[in-house]
Amino acid sequence: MAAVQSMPGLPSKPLPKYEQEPESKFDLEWADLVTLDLSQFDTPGGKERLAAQLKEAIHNVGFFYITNFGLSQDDVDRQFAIGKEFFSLPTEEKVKYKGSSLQRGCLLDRFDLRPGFSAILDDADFLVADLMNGNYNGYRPKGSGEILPGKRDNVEMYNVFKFIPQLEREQPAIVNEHREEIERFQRKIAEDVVQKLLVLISIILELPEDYLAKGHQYDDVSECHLRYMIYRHRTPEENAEYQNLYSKGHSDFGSLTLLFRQPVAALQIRMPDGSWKWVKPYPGSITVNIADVLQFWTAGYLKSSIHRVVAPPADQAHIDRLGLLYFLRPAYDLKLKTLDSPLLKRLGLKPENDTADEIKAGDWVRARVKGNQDKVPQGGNLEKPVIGGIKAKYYD
Ligand SMILES: O=C(O)CCC(=O)C(=O)O
Ligand SMILES: [Fe+2]
Repeated sequence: MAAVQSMPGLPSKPLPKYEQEPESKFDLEWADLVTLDLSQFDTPGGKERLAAQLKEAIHNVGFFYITNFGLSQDDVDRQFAIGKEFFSLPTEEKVKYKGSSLQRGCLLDRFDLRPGFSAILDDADFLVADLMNGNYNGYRPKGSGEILPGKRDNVEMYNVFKFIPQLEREQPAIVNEHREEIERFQRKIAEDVVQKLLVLISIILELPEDYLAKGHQYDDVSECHLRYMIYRHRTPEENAEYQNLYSKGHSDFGSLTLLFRQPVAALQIRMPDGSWKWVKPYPGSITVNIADVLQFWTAGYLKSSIHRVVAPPADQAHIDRLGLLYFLRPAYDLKLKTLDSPLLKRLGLKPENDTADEIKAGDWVRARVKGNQDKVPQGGNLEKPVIGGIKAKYYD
């Protein structure tokens, strides 16, 4: 097999220190969001207090901040530095890391060689299918999707899936060189930070505390990933042509999205009255939002919030905006059926889509990723069929 998965013996080049951009001086219309101090989680009554605080907040809008989550700004900045190094590579180098048939052959070889993996040979297809088929593992070049008719996006992503054998893929040198650190960072989020959030949501739903955690284990095959992202800046003329949009209003596909502090103002949330508010990046915080699968599971009690990315204010308009996000998705095979929650029963909430019960969370996520490549719906009817007759909504 030609691909090298990791190079333990290789000395890592020191990473240049990443300096975060200064905040905008503009006084923007910021969304008023609640902040959960996760250091309270293990104190007596802490979980219950945080759950009560969160319950209030997510009724309003499915976005909130967390602080004291156990990763320092230095840990976070090192991840930004890794992303920056990767995006500075020439395009020819980066496109090698898109899902491809070459990779498929390579993975099949690997599975053949490993006892115990024959059972998932059939799954290998879905694990390594290309981006156009909904595989987000690896590189997504800019221009993969349309924003306005004939106008393509300016966003590059590098998605690092979990470091488990079924999801391994060929990685660029920068990831191989810092693999241990990336895995440590990823596991801290997956095995600690999001587990706490899932406990809080289970408490809100009056379910056993570990109920949601069970469907989100690091060893589960799922579409969870750490994402490095860059929005290349546009000129004022280009921004006018694109109606200032870098990413159309959308909801995220999985369970939760965690957005590490990104001082370049550009993210906006659609409020219940249809207005857009900016999300302020507070020092030491992660912005978290609820995504589609939690909306399905809670018959719409938890809202998969609509958000978009627009041109930054004038003092940040020249910056190529780097992002670092963690996308939490459920174990692939879990169904989108409404959970058996006493709270939801009491509220008499009914599923918003009858066909969701039998759809696998992984298939939903993949269908949404696929739908996000190339054409986005335009005009008055900004809806796109996803799977099982269910549509996703987009907003300008
Ligand atoms: O870059 C951001 O602030 C948000 C990105 C986002 O919404 C997404 O990738 O789904
Ligand atoms: Fe998003």
